[in-house]
Amino acid sequence: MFVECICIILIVYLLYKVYNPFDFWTKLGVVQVKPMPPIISSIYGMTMSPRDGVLMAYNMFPKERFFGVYNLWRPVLCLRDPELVERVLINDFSHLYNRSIAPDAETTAVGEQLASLTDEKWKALRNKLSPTFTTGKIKGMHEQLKKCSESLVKYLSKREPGESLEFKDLSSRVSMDVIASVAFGLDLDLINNPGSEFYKIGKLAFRPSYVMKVLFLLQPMVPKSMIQYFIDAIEETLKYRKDNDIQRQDFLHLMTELEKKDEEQKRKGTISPGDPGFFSHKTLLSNAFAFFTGGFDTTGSALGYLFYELAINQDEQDRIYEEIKSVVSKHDGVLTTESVGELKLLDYALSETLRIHPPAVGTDRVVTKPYQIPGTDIVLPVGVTISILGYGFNLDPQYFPEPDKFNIDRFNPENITFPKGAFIPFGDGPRRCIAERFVRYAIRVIAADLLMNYKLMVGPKTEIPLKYDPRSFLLIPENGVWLKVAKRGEI
Ligand code: HEM
Repeated sequence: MFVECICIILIVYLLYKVYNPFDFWTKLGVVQVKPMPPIISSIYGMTMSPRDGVLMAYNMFPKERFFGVYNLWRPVLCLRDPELVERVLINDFSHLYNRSIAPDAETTAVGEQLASLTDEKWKALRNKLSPTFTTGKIKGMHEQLKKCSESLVKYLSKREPGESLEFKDLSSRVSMDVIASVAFGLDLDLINNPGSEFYKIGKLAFRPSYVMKVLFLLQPMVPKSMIQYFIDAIEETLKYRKDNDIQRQDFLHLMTELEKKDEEQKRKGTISPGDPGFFSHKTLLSNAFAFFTGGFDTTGSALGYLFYELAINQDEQDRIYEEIKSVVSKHDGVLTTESVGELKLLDYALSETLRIHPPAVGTDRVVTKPYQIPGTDIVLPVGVTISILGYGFNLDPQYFPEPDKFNIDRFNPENITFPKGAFIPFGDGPRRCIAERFVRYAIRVIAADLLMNYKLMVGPKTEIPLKYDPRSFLLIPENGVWLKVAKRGEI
């Protein structure tokens, strides 16, 4: 009887949702896209690549600053005005604290992740974790990053001349090496150990799938077995470090210090585990796990796309190579922390790559205090999601003339003409990607090391233009990034 009752309630609820009049936006006076037929169209949207999905939405109302859509039955406001984006992400942040994706912190072993926490808990944790990503701390990880880049160079040195290599996979491996090293304290060398269990499990969690993509619309999920695998890896590392009195300058160490400090304060009675900012062991596990899941595929894709663009834009690659040579020669032939900071053209190239191929095509915020849309008398109630179609701006000729052209000089500060809100591959405001500085630094180290030693080239299997995988939320190349390399000095 109980099961029957649940089924009836569920059916009534779904029927209500399916036949809900979808007039939330018209009642508020906002132009809207009414899904036809209801719900199915949301799922149909899921079958498109993130690029096609964003561009379709972005180009629906070219004259509007914003418009309403429905994600399944939930009303979502889409912004297409960079000034409004800045208001939402920065100036009016106090009305728009949270993001829409929030796994249940109580029931998930790794639920206390910065990216999904809300309100005061998020604020307190962000304050605690931000110092982990300062320039000084990142520079302290330089040698670990160098080790990862050297693995990639070593791997390339063993390949046959002219061999076609899949650089999305190589970039994911090296990125996972980087994250495993700085977040988990593990030296995996996944480039030269392709059969590693760590890589297989990490890849499995991000294997593109339509089913997962649609289910994710309802509730974000990560397989429990995967969570347990990583928790075990972190616990083992922590135990090994404690038993052997090892200290490494990485995120894990910095988070261990935060945990110790709060345990100490708990003993003194100055903080209690119920306080929003209490840094527990669960907080440590959650965020080590989150750095891994949030970091490796995004960074791997960005690196793979950078290599792709440099291979098809040889003139830009040559300019960057000359810059690397000249900067490194000033530092006795060594890629030091100072020299990484001087690789300006490489950083512009990374920005231009993220403009054309942003791994995360947008972000969102949830209204946490009634919010009057600037310049209107429309007030959004608490709970409404505001979606920012960042990728739409990136490809809009109004902001980036000849948007498909790879032109690194757009990001030379002297040439920048686009409004700030039109380029947000890492989001913006107090809730922007906490790791942007780290990512930019790590990618420069890996790319500079590779480019000093090898020239990237288009090969017979290079797909131009690249196709994106429709089964993924992230912008990932459907058929990989196939390139050739030639050893510098032998070209
Ligand atoms: C190319 C690589 C990456 C890209 C493009 C990227 C992009 C983003 C974006 C768009 C957001 C949302 C920002 C917003 O809503 O304003 C975000 C948030 C976040 N990212 Fe990244 N990310 C990258 C790499 C990483 C890495 C390597 C880590 C960890 C080591 C990381 C950790 C986070 C965290 C923790 C948040 C949530 C911040 C918060 O809610 O306070 N990301 N990222």
